[in-house]
Amino acid sequence: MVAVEKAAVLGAGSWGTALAVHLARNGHAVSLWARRAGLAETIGAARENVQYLPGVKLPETVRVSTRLEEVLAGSTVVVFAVPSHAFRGTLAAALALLPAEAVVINVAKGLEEDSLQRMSEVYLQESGAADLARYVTFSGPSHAEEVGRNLPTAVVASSPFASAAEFVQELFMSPSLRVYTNPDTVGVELGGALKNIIALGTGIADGLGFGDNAKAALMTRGLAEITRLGVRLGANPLTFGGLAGVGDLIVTCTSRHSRNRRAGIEIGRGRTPEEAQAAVRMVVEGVRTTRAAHLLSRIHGVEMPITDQMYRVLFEGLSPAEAVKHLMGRGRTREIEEVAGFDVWWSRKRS
Ligand SMILES: NC(=O)c1ccc[n+]([C@@H]2O[C@H](COP(=O)([O-])OP(=O)(O)OC[C@H]3O[C@@H](n4cnc5c(N)ncnc54)[C@H](O)[C@@H]3O)[C@@H](O)[C@H]2O)c1
Ligand SMILES: O=P(O)(O)OC[C@H](O)CO
Repeated sequence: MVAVEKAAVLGAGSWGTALAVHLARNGHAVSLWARRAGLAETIGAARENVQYLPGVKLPETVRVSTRLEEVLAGSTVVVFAVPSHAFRGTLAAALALLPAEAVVINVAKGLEEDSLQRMSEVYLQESGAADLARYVTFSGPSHAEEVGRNLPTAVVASSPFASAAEFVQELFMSPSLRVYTNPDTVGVELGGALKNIIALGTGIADGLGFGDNAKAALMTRGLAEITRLGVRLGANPLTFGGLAGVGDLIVTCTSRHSRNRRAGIEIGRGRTPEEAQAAVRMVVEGVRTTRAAHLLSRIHGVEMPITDQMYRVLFEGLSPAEAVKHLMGRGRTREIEEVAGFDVWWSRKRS
């Protein structure tokens, strides 16, 4: 096990709480930062985050605080577990307090709505760091509700710097949590962010009363458009066949725990996107990411039909039934040659 004096986890939602518990079970002292005093007090008193992760007790070695300076003091590992729209602000507040040797681990899955940046790009811009030597993306199919209960899970620690990814692999590995490394941070970040758009879509399909065929079609064609944009932005297409790609897509599109899927179900049943997000009562990352991905697809000339329709449903008032008509009524096309730049590879091979 790696020696870590103290780990900090910023964000006491469901994932931050589950990861704080997991690190404590792995033998580390953990400080968990909650933004709201009321939440910190109730977690501290009950030794359980009843609002975000009911049924999971916090080990004694997890301390909860709203004081960032206290949480970060002496922490050589800092896990950012706030939603992606809050990462820049939380990082800015933390930067002056971060010990120089601290490794930053980000678990947020989203694209920044205004800048269209991935989280590692936000980190580089905000911190002024020259590279990602001290930054690791942690992603993959991992619902907090299951990690909190020690149910078997496999995830990815990603950094172009092998030593950073391996450090985080070692830190989190346990008999119930298996961690793989992957140097393709662009692909890992995009897989984690873009699957949420498709989960909203499969939720809508469920809410409309469609069956497994529709879900499989959305997931498969969703993966095709995620891969297309990913490759255009520099990702390795193989990453999308891994845990941070198809793995996370499967879990998010099928799980009862999925917030994005649950929001989609509500929209499919006739609620507005705002009502659906309020009903879920936890962060629904896919909404902001749909706007960002839609714009990215336009900027880079990448065809993303499901993302387009999700954008129209979420931001232009299109009904889910109309969106389905548009998707099913698209012109005829081929399957294989659309995928991921393989058409380029294939035509070179043939010539
Ligand atoms: N929940 C999961 O199973 C899971 C798994 C993997 C990754 N993630 C990712 O982890 C991130 C956090 O998700 P979550 O499920 O824990 O969310 P959540 O809704 O359970 O909790 C979010 C937490 O962030 C806090 N928060 C909201 N806005 C904030 C702000 N502006 N500044 C600081 N704190 C703020 C909230 O008060 C809450 O404590 C997301 O990016 C999500 O995609 C979640
Ligand atoms: O499934 P969601 O929408 O709750 O997202 C949580 C995680 O990204 C699952 O890996």
